[in-house]
Amino acid sequence: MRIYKVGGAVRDRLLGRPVTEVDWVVVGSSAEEMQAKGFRPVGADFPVFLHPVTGEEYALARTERKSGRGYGGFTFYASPEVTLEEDLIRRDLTINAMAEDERGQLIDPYGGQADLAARQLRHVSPAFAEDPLRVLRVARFAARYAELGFSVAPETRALMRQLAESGELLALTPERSWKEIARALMEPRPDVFLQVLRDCDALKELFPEIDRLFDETLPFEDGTQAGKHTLEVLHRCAAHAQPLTVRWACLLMPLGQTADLDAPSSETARTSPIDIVSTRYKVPRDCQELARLVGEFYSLGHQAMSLPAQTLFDLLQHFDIYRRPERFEQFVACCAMDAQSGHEGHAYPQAEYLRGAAEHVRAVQVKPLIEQGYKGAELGEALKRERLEAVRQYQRLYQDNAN
Ligand SMILES: Nc1ccn([C@@H]2O[C@H](COP(=O)(O)OP(=O)(O)OP(=O)(O)O)[C@@H](O)[C@H]2O)c(=O)n1
Repeated sequence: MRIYKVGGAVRDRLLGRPVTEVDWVVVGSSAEEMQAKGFRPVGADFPVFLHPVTGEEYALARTERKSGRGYGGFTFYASPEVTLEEDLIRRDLTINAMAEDERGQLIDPYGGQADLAARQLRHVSPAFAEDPLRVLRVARFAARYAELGFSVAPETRALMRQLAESGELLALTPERSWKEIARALMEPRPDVFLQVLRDCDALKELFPEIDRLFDETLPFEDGTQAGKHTLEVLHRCAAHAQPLTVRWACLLMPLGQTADLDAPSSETARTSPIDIVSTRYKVPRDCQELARLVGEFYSLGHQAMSLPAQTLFDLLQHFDIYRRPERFEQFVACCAMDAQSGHEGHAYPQAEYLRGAAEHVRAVQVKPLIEQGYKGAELGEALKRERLEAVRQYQRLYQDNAN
């Protein structure tokens, strides 16, 4: 058997970037031989094994045939006769289809090095179409390497468009799509991810709600276009190292509709476009929750300084700032990312104001109320009154400082 280093590790070493994960391909071996050598199989019908010591992935060289729609529709053909070149040709991009042998010798049958130099994300062969997830992968690589000058090759964009138009993106499992989306949002240029998807008409398949924003104008005096603004907000999120929850909420923010703070719960929110998108990709709870709250309340965040005490208090209560301080902080971050995008250098005093209000309200102690004899529901009511009073006091202090 012969073992080669493949994929991202080879690409990133040539790019001079840190290598975090190494994948290997094994030629001339079989599942039986791998197991006899102590490698652990990853899945029942998947020719991938984990190294007994390093835990790195070793895949038998394989060719792939498509037998149906979606990921479940793959069959793999792995056999000792499959050559390295046959394995590499079915990979997504030329820059990912290079291998390195034990002596560090590069094997590059499909022009990966030339495309690294030309800064091109180019598919290797028509086998690209075997896995529609690659449309998202290419957009993700574009988001990662945009700052190095990479772009999608025109013929690859055309193939991505064909895949988007075929409707196959909708057959991907939510889990696979979300994994790519989440990784792409965490890249240095998440805005490029969206832009690449839009350029090949995949955005309207994956996120029709976001795609429509590119036809809408925001109610800003300068006629800012909603889609373009969203791209700027995402770029800013990356520049400010915001977490995934914030980036996801910022992406969906323009789909929000201001909610009524008096409403008993977010009943209506469940059918809002924000929730529909979060549900489509089965996004983790913290992302879904923040996106919903941000969509409902960001306009109140922008108006923080002119909110009546009761409204500001209700907002803090709604966010449960006592038990979920980080979630409120992320809400404030979303508001700031939104307001400052396209207005470079503008201050956003609302952020400090909201943080200060939350801190002031959190400082209200329950102990003195208990000492005064309050208990049960009455204690709850008394605590609320004290907290509302703390908001009023905070507002007076703020006004006094401003004058
Ligand atoms: N849908 C896919 C997934 C993976 N690959 C191939 O498998 C390799 C390893 O995949 P993965 O670990 O997902 O990506 P990396 O290229 O290592 O990139 P990353 O740095 O994002 O992990 C890729 O380089 C590519 O050759 C592919 O062709 N098509």
